Amino acid sequence: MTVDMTAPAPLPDPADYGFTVVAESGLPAEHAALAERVRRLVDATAHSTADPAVLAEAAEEVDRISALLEGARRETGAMLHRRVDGRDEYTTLTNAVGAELNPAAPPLRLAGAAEGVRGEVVLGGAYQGPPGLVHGGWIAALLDQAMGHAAVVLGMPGLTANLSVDYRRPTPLGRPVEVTGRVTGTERRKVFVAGEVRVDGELTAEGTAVMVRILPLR
Ligand SMILES: CCCCCCCC/C=C\CCCCCCCC(=O)SCCNC(=O)CCNC(=O)[C@H](O)C(C)(C)COP(=O)(O)OP(=O)(O)OC[C@H]1O[C@@H](n2cnc3c(N)ncnc32)[C@H](O)[C@@H]1OP(=O)(O)O
Repeated sequence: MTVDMTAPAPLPDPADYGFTVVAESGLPAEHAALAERVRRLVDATAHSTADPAVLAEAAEEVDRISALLEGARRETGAMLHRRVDGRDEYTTLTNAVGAELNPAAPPLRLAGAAEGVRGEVVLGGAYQGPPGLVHGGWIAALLDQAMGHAAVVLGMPGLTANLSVDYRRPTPLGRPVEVTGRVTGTERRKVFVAGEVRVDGELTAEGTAVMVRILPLR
């Protein structure tokens, strides 16, 4: 197996697949700011001990806000385009891991690192599995995203065909979690990737995956 770091393959253009492409530069900053506020709302809702009357009042307020936003709805499959370090990068605009505009997504922002990609995120109680700990499914999702993104950075976006995770230590809620991903090899359309989750430098989970590259249509 080899990893060709020098000659990234031509990127598939999502527009060729019929997807709408939205430029990151065209998104209002207020949208990400709103999503951040909604994350706070999700956490407050999940943990609230308020009286029934307060809960009912909050539900009505949320209804009002939902109606305010639902009038101008973008289609679900829209792709986000950004230029990073002089190259094009595409991801789904509402990606379940890391999309700034998706309040259900943990705000993991991945960037190129010495060997692959790296990012940090703090997961609150909305991502809980066992008491005080991050749900294992979310840990798998963080790894999937970091490993998939490592392939994207090398110009080889793909779909996860196989994903394996070893949970080494419990991952606590409310603490910065470091997520890394890297490409370890390629073989035809297969991109072999690996990733790690660490808290305070201690490995809490590690994974490997096989991504199968999406090829350009032309
Ligand atoms: C349109 C433009 C897009 C632009 C870019 C955007 C994309 C990136 C987006 C955002 C980046 C951020 C990162 C995201 C990270 C998260 C990613 C996910 O959550 S993906 C969702 C979950 N995964 C699925 O839903 C896949 C479902 N499976 C399939 O669709 C197919 O099985 C697929 C595409 C994986 C393979 O099907 P085949 O028909 O295209 O190809 P065959 O010939 O079967 O396989 C190709 C090679 O892969 C191996 N392979 C297939 N399945 C395998 C498996 N399970 N394990 C190991 N190898 C496997 C085969 O043995 C073959 O290898 P041999 O070349 O012959 O050696």
